[in-house]
Amino acid sequence: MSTPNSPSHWSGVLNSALDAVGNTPLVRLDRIAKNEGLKCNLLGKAEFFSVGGSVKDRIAKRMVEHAEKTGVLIPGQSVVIEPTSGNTGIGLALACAIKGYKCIITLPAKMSLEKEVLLKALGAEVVRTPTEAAHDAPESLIGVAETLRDKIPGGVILDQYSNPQNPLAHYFSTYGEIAYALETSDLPRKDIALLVAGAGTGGTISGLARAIRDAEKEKADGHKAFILAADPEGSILGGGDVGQYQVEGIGYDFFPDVLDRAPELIDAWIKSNDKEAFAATKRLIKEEGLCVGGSSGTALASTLKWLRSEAGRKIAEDPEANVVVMLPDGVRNYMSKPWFLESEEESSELHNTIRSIIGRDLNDA
Ligand SMILES: C=C(NCc1c(COP(=O)(O)O)cnc(C)c1O)C(=O)O
Repeated sequence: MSTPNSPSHWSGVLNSALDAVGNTPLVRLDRIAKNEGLKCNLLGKAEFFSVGGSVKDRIAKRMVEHAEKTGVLIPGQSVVIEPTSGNTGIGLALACAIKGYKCIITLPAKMSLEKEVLLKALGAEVVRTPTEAAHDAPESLIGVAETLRDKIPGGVILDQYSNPQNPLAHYFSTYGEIAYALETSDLPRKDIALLVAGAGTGGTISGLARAIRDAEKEKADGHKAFILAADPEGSILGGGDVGQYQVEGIGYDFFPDVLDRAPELIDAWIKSNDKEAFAATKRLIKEEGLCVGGSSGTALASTLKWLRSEAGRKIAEDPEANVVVMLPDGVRNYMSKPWFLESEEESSELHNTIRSIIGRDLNDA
């Protein structure tokens, strides 16, 4: 059973950047809650505070350290190869840079330039693959990674899609931090009423769901958290047909092995489209000062949809209900993306005042 983690005391000297994985803040989203007329405590787990910038640092560190312990990774010989939408790759490349492994990442074309540039800065080789390729096609991110593993001496795929260390990272580290934060808070209740997480490999939501259910069994007070998975339109994980979408990191055209679909874990799936996701992302930035990425918007959009529904009303109107939303990465992964650069908003009154004072457009320096 996972236990509440004590906080990581970063005031001390860390042995390496790997000691700065996870230990992210759980932040009240009071402005959005107020603007939505919610009475519940809306809380965001801001994973971009982790050293590599995302929730996936946790599984990268755990998969590498487990592979070393079990002899799968051999220092000086092994080459880490991983298919990824970028963040797991960044976590792995960071671990490989520190531990001295070569690293090769296969990355679908739709993923941001920022992720590619950072991967290369961390020393990884990056192979782009066609976004629309089916997961089991030889030219897909998985197919190309497998071909490279078979042909490169020492090639190892740690395989986030089936590696049990993926959900276990969340069972032990992510859940423990959330439980500790709630336990030591001044919130009236210390348990989770609603947990929301987007699903890519499904490791985050599966690991958290299993830890929550085990904690509920142990406490045996009858309380049961509602666990909601957020899924983009175009992904089959939450039902529906395969389609293209811009949000990165979540949704697939297959069911990864680590996505635990045991009936007692995930209570519902809510789908959101790109427009809803990116609008919610910009709200988290502008209303809460949390510089999060697009899949955080999918998670928030799905959360608000559910809280507005009949099924979510009881929690939405309960001032003692804690709603925890996983915010997986940061907007610095996406600064050049059109969805982030575009602004549909009219210039503000202040903008126009400034313009009239200086007598030119603000950018015309
Ligand atoms: C699968 C990968 N990312 C998962 C991810 C997720 C989903 O996390 P999972 O634990 O894989 O379900 C959500 N948001 C972002 C921005 C992500 O990068 C990857 O980086 O290869």
